[in-house]
Amino acid sequence: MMIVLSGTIGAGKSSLATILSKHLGTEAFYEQVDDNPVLPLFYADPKKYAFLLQIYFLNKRFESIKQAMSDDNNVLDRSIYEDSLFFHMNADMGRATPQEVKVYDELLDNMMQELPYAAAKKAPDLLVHIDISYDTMIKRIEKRGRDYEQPEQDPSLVEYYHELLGRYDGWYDDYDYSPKMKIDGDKYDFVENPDDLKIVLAQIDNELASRGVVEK
Ligand SMILES: Nc1ncnc2c1ncn2[C@@H]1O[C@H](COP(=O)(O)OP(=O)(O)O)[C@@H](O)[C@H]1O
Ligand SMILES: Nc1nc2c(ncn2[C@H]2C[C@H](O)[C@@H](COP(=O)(O)O)O2)c(=O)[nH]1
Repeated sequence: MMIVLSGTIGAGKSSLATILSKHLGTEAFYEQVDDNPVLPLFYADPKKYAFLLQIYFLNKRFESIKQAMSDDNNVLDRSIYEDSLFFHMNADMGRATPQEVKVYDELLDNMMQELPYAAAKKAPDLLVHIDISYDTMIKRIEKRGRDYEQPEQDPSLVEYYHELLGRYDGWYDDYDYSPKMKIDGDKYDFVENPDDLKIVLAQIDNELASRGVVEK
């Protein structure tokens, strides 16, 4: 069983991936952020590093999917399907040239055709999207405390985060690679509140059961 999580920065993907993998007895695969050498460079100079960062992320995501596919029961804390959302948003904000967009789109298309589960005619069993409001997003970014992500240090991030969050609704609606469900990340504090956690896990269990998804 392969479950992928999605959601904006600070939505709770890594936290839920940890909890969910323990609950399901599967392995969690995380987006390695803190050892990402390009991410701080991007936040310091988005125009210069948007394309390099996206190629870095795409490569790392592809690597983690191949690792995840080596064992069939796992949870990925971000889907590769969001890669394009981030890059096209940065391109629309003038941080990538039309040539870079063309090269990126062609590379992504080739890689998506080679995804192990695409080759095995197998998409993720379920996408779990964590929905949060802008205020919650900022609170979580502050709570997690990565300095380069803080709007206080870079006010241009207010517009960036609003734009990013705004694109996720359409992204989720258009997502059709697998069954999908939403978790209300504002309503349920599945990190600090055990009762909320029980509700969220029951929602996911019910969705998996309703689709006949069982651990292989
Ligand atoms: N549902 C939640 N309720 C309260 N705090 C949360 C929730 N989800 C995540 N957090 C906290 O918000 C921060 C970001 O969570 P994280 O799992 O790293 O998000 P993401 O992986 O989506 O960026 C962490 O400090 C985490 O403890
Ligand atoms: N430009 C891009 N930035 C990305 C991408 N994926 C993640 N990120 C950034 C956003 C955060 O600063 C950090 C970690 O993301 P979380 O959602 O785990 O908080 O990395 C991307 O594809 N492009």
